[in-house]
Amino acid sequence: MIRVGVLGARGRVGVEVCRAVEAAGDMELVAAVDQGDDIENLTGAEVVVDFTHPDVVMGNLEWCISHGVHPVVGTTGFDEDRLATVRGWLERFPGTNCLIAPNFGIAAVLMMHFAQQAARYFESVEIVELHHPNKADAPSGTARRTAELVSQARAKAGMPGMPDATSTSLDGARGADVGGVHVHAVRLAGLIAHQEVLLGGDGEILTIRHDTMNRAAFTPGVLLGVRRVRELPGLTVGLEPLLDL
Ligand SMILES: NC(=O)C1=CN([C@@H]2O[C@H](COP(=O)(O)OP(=O)(O)OC[C@H]3O[C@@H](n4cnc5c(N)ncnc54)[C@H](OP(=O)(O)O)[C@@H]3O)[C@@H](O)[C@H]2O)C=CC1
Ligand SMILES: O=C(O)C1=N[C@H](C(=O)O)C[C@H](O)C1
Repeated sequence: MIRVGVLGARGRVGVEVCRAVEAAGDMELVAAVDQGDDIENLTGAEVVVDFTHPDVVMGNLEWCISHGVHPVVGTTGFDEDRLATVRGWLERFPGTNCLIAPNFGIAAVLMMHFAQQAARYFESVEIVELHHPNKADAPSGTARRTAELVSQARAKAGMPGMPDATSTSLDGARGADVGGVHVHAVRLAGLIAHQEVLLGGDGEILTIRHDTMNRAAFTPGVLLGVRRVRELPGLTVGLEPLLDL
């Protein structure tokens, strides 16, 4: 049995993660911790799943890693500086591993992978992410990661910048620039989590769309991470290697 703790246990995703861990035959939910609870309650967990908030996740990770607990992290807000800090902590506590994935939905991971594969065949790529209005960060972690993968694929293929003759615009009209890829964030009541990657070329448009229909959709990927994190040395970013992508 894998002893699992959950941080953000009363949150939208945390509730689903607790339910999935309790239903898994090879896991035991040893601590469900939320805002105001004592993080020391996680003592005794082998793996801790974090779905909290970008403002608190780094403190949670420092606690987990320094206590020899392997974190599986869904919380967003990671940039290269934050990842470097986590790598530094892991070097100080060898034998402790960490998995950070901007999206644990299997279809979402495939969407990112397909976008990365397609990127070099099209002149233009833009990303539109659409989420519920209670989301803390914009653009989404998934959109940022998709843009980075697209940008890397285009650079590797030696592609030039994308055509864009805009010389005057209202602030924000062209979205955020992530590695040269424009990312647009919609916040709308009724939505959960959705993304379109628009790839445009000569007389053709390819749209890759992903829709999250409920938050239980994240749990198969989270359970996979919990089962595998102890054997993945150091820091792993993204679920792709666990899916052989
Ligand atoms: N990687 C993935 O697949 C996915 C990632 N996410 C990301 O996960 C994060 C959480 O999303 P979501 O569940 O919608 O958010 P919620 O706000 O619904 O849940 C977060 C929970 O964490 C609690 N919390 C805040 N601070 C702490 C703390 N220091 N220790 C323990 N618990 C704390 C919050 O309490 P309170 O409300 O009182 O502050 C809340 O109950 C976001 O960053 C989101 O982008 C979401 C979906 C999928
Ligand atoms: O906050 C959310 O809801 C989600 N957050 C993640 C992200 O920022 O990409 C994953 C998914 O989009 C849902």
